[in-house]
Amino acid sequence: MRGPTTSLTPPADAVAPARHSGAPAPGEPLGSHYDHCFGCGGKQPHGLHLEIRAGEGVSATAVLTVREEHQGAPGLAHGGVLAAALDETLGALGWMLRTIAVTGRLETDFVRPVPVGTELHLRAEVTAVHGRKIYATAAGRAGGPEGPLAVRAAALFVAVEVEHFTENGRDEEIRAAMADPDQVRVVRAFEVNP
Ligand SMILES: CCCCCCCCCC(=O)SCCNC(=O)CCNC(=O)[C@H](O)C(C)(C)COP(=O)(O)OP(=O)(O)OC[C@H]1O[C@@H](n2cnc3c(N)ncnc32)[C@H](O)[C@@H]1OP(=O)(O)O
Repeated sequence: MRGPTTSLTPPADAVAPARHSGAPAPGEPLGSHYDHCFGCGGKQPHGLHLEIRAGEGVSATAVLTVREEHQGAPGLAHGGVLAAALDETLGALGWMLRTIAVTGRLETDFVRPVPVGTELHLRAEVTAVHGRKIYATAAGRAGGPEGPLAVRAAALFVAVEVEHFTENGRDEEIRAAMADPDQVRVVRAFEVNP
């Protein structure tokens, strides 16, 4: 099967990723970076409600329970929802590196249909870092961590400054996030280096 496009292949002088010394232990929940996030926010009624956990090295895991509201074809998950779940799990890797980064490119292979009711077990890991560019892959397996491969992705994240969010986000949400008395959550909302 074909590999990722050239822009998703780390250059020869890319380096191995370094897990941040303060990263949560493998198995620990990373928590939501923002209550209203479509991927992980607990206050987002239409969201995926992913609970993402730290993995070994620079990796993370999550489980998506495919619900009726996630359908595309009758009884099957919408591909965009599956891509969003992969993106969110990949996005959480920034917390393992303590780097603020956003998705620049996400290439997704849909390997098999995913019926409503499926527990999709997601795992993402950083494979290489080159300057601001963070290369990562992810996979989603049906029914369990060793279940059949249903989706996979290769991604390029690009490290950004916090101004990426404060200058581009809508004012009312930025102000509300900044005003949160829980400073840990404020830091998480923007994935800022502590
Ligand atoms: C709060 C923490 C966030 C957690 C969110 C979790 C949710 C899951 C993650 C997401 O969904 S984030 C939301 C979706 N992504 C975005 O909205 C990003 C929108 N795009 C941008 O803001 C800019 O295009 C971006 C910051 C990605 C890059 O712009 P820059 O001007 O900062 O970078 P630049 O163009 O100088 O490129 C830097 C390097 O990255 C490379 N690059 C940038 N975009 C690329 C791309 N799309 N594909 C391949 N390579 C890319 C570029 O070639 C270059 O490589 P070299 O250093 O080798 O020259």
